[in-house]
Amino acid sequence: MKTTAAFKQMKEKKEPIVMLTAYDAPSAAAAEGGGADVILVGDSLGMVVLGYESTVPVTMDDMVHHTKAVRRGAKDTFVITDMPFMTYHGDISETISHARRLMQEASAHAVKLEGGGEVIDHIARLVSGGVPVAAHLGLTPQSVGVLGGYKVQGKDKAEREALLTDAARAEKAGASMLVVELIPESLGKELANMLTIPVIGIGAGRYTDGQVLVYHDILRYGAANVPKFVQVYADLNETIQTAVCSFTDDVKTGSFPAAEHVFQPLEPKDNEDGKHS
Ligand SMILES: Nc1nc(=O)c2c([nH]1)NC[C@@H]1CN(c3ccc(C(=O)N[C@@H](CCC(=O)O)C(=O)O)cc3)CN21
Ligand SMILES: CC(C)C(=O)C(=O)O
Ligand SMILES: [Mg+2]
Repeated sequence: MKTTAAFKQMKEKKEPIVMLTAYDAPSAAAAEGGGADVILVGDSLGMVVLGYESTVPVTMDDMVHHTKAVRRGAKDTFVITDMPFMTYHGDISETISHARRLMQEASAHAVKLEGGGEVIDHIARLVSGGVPVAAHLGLTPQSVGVLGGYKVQGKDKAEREALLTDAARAEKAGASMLVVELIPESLGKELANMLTIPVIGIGAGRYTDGQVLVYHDILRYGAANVPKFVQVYADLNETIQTAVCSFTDDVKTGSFPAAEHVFQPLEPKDNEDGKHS
């Protein structure tokens, strides 16, 4: 299993780091089997598998539950779990107990926190307690209400500078990795050049140290529309819809179940002989 030290070495050697989200055992097994370097149990699970409109309703219990399933499905891959909405903004002791649950109860290897500012102190305290932390800047979906939508961040000079400052502070606080979402490519490049920790981008251009996408997006599984930054590699929605329609048709027309799907009782003579057929 690659760890935080390996990710840093990969950055130094300019070997791209592949991160993919997973939310359950089969998606985790697929990520591991497909060669992902690191799995993210993203709070995007709220939108992708729980049917919420945003990541805001996702709870600690949700993240613990899904992280356990992911760890069962991928036993040899570094797993980072998102800390959900407002679980790292109160007293430091609350942040610590939430991270402790993800590490001890769910066996996450690291946690991810959105935002700069006040969150930096929480990052420092987690790291000093032994928790590897990934920071997350740019579009921070838990703040969708404040940001007013899922919009590209860091477009003007002031935003760009604020983001660079937050990134430097996150590294200084001990973050092992930075995820940046929906920012101009030039800013992704500047961040990767400025920091010694790996910068993993999603909609952040070609020059970050690694890339992360949502499992269901690359498979077109679930949501019909995916953001512009996604590359779709399969169309599961189409495959699934066709399969479900075929099952429906087969039952309605009586062609399922067929002879090969049914069980028969033992023949009477076999019973008398005490033999099994
Ligand atoms: N399935 C899924 N994939 C994701 O990547 C994802 C989630 N869910 N949920 C949490 C956040 C929300 N994300 C999003 C959602 C929408 C856009 C989007 O529509 N972006 C526009 C650009 C808007 C602009 O130009 O400012 C786009 O066309 O990509 C981007 C990121 C990324 N995350
Ligand atoms: C999109 C990634 C970075 C994420 O935070 C998530 O999946 O929740
Ligand atoms: Mg997230």
